[in-house]
Amino acid sequence: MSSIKIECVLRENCRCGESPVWEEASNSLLFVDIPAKKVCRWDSLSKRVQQVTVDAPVSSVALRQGGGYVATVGTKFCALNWEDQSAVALATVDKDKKNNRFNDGKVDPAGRYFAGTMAEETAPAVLERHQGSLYSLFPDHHVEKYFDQVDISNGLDWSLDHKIFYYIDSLSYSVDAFDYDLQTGKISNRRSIYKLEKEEQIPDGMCIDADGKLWVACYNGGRVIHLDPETGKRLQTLKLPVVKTTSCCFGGKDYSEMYVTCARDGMDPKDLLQQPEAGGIFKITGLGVKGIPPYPYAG
Ligand SMILES: O=C(O)[C@H](O)[C@@H](O)[C@H](O)[C@H](O)CO
Ligand SMILES: [Zn+2]
Repeated sequence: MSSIKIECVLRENCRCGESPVWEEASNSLLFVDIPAKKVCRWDSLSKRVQQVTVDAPVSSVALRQGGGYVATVGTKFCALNWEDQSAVALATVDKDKKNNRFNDGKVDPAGRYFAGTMAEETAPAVLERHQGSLYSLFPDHHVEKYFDQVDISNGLDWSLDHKIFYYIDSLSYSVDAFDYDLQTGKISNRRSIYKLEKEEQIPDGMCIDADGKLWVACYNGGRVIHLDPETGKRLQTLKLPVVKTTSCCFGGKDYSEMYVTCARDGMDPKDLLQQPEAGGIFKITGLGVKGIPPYPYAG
């Protein structure tokens, strides 16, 4: 039996930390703080954080094949240049929805950048419903829309054989699967593979491991749940010392560590005193399973 260790490796006080992504080339963890409009890069060797501030809420970040990054900023897919701190728009979505912004995003195995939108929240999980849509930015910078009527577009990942797309619309309290056509980027045959239990609260970010199992961060649930998408069973629950856990990814040596982001927004002063690491970055070791490297955007 491996012994699981959970530690806060960075007390960043993120208002809403999200989109953890491991960058092997720099031994770093990238993540965003959405309302703070910041993209951060934590060097796991020097323990230093660098950040780039953009001009609108930044909800996800991803690696880019030719170097640099891409990010979803406001309702724009952007190219992010770390050196000159610039974010250049590649495409804009939801032009008719002034109160919308992007939320979680991730690159598919063919290099398309998938991300969904939501109405801006007035408080965590309080928002005008059915305003969001799911999109992807193709390597040639054109955008395709998959569906609308989304409440809070959140976690996404692909099966190891690239034939299934996993997706979370948070307020459905469900982890869904679609058949996936990697050649065309088309999705079909939506079904639920797991319904959250009440105490698990709101499904948020997610990632797949090298065994093809899913890990879902549960907002307000203070946990990451480990799911078998084939049987629909929960295999394990990892409890964290913070309640607003938002997303997770694998990283570190051979992708053997898990990194978890979380939020401070929406917590009252008493909760903040009890959870001083809220908004930090957590590292979990001893899971006995590895992750897979993130796919870079191919455009
Ligand atoms: O990061 C996100 O996905 C949303 O932007 C956050 O606001 C919360 O996680 C959400 O409220 C919980 O469902
Ligand atoms: Zn999220």
